[in-house]
Amino acid sequence: MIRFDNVTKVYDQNSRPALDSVSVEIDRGDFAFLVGSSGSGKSTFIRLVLKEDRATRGAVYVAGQNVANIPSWRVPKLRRGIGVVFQDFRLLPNKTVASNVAFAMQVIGKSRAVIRETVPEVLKTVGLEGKDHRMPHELSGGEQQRVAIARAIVNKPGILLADEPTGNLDPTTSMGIMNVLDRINQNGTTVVMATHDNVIVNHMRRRVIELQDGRMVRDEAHGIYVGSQEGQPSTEAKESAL
Ligand SMILES: Nc1ncnc2c1ncn2[C@@H]1O[C@H](COP(=O)(O)OP(=O)(O)OP(=O)(O)O)[C@@H](O)[C@H]1O
Repeated sequence: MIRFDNVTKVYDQNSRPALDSVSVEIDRGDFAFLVGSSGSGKSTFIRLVLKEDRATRGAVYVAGQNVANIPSWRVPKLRRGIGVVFQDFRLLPNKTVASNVAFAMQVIGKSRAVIRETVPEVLKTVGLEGKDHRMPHELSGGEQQRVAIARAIVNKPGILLADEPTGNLDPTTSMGIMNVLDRINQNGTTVVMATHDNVIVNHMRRRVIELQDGRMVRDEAHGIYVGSQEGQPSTEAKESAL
């Protein structure tokens, strides 16, 4: 589903590469954590999958296609197949929950009938039934992230990329978000989640791909992560919430 073939990304010739000769393959239906401390290259990895940036050397394949060969007019189609969730939710503040999700369908030309049918279904999937008419500011952080996830999956992408999706959330709320991502993965979506939250990684026991200064240093099927925890709630606080 996603393949990196000796991928190096250099932003600045005078500093070390953000990604350094990374080769990895993530299959359809996988759930992979991309871990590593700040600056290790996680967001760069995600940007290359989305073709928001180009590899300096090597090749990135998404759904069998080398993204370097996708012409710019076809990049929106590539991105339609990939849902993305960020740490800071990025909801439209003056639209209701339902409208935030519906908007993602409107922009790709889905009919009103399909939108009316699909939005409540997807809100149920993320555990937000009955909150359709709330505004983002009337929701908790965890609920806002659920809206962002609903919006990311409403067009049924094959891949869901989540960049620190629990970074702004408390431990209990984070576990709720992990349950949602797990359910989405069980429905067949490939999930790649960048995080430096070792409590979550160690609780989930899924695949762990670890980056260190841009190099891939570990790839384990049911891995753990013993990493630095800059900016994270304490391990004890998180563990007591599990
Ligand atoms: N647009 C850019 N221009 C120059 N350097 C960049 C750019 N984006 C990232 N970098 C550098 O590339 C390296 C990897 O950054 P990246 O954002 O991929 O790391 P990260 O693991 O996602 O970090 P964080 O957990 O803090 O988000 C860092 O040294 C960073 O300073």
